[in-house]
Amino acid sequence: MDDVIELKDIWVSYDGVRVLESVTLNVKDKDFLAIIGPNGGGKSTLLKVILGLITPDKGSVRLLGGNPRDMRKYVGYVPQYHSSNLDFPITVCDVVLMGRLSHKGPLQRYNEEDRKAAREALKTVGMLEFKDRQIGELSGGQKQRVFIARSLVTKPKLLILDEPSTGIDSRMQKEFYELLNRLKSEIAIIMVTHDISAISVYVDKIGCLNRQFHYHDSKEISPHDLEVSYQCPVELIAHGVPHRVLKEH
Ligand SMILES: Nc1ncnc2c1ncn2[C@@H]1O[C@H](COP(=O)(O)OP(=O)(O)OP(=O)(O)O)[C@@H](O)[C@H]1O
Repeated sequence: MDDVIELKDIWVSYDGVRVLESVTLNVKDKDFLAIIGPNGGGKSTLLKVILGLITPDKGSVRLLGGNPRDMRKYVGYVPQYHSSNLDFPITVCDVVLMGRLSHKGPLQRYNEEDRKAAREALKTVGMLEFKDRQIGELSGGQKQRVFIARSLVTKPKLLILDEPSTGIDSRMQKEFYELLNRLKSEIAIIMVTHDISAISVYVDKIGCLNRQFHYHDSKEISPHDLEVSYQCPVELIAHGVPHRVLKEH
């Protein structure tokens, strides 16, 4: 079977400034990879390359064995959580149904198959009983589950999450990571995150991106690894445990 993602020797520059340098990355079915790195380290650019939204200056990209532009409809994407976008009245079920739009023709209405898929996705994330609630009434963690349901409603083969735990309190974060842990038995997951404290518990592989990409071999990651090996400065919390990658270089 083809790898879910195969990036070979990817180089990207914006206006002559290099942002990705010789990035090689393989993600296989059912991998759960966390990508960490400082702000401006190139994480969003890497996601855009994977989804075919940017053509690299050099290197090859294959997504699900094909061209990323053709295959990105089989990828579920959960963007960064912005609570301010949720002030308009819309039900949980309608939010999830919106995930079906990419697979429908223009002006096609939702049918029973769409609604069944939405109910199944809500069930998977444990939110079916909230299907008729207004999205704005939910907690941050519940909303994030609904956004995952929206990304799962087309039964993708890869789920990409961009800083998914932002805006979720620590109790809900645990449940949220446990949900991802269950999903990874069926699907490959890539998660961009600054939350170092959670990743050693839940993910299989850690990749550190600061223009160059390095896999970190073990699940444990120390401040020394981050600062010296990968040039990712960290903010320390009590007892020397690294908590978040700093926002600045
Ligand atoms: N369209 C663009 N044109 C010019 N420069 C860009 C563009 N997009 C990103 N950059 C620059 O490329 C670098 C990498 O940006 P990118 O958004 O990929 O980093 P990131 O790791 O996702 O950062 P963050 O953690 O802040 O989201 C940054 O210096 C950014 O300013």
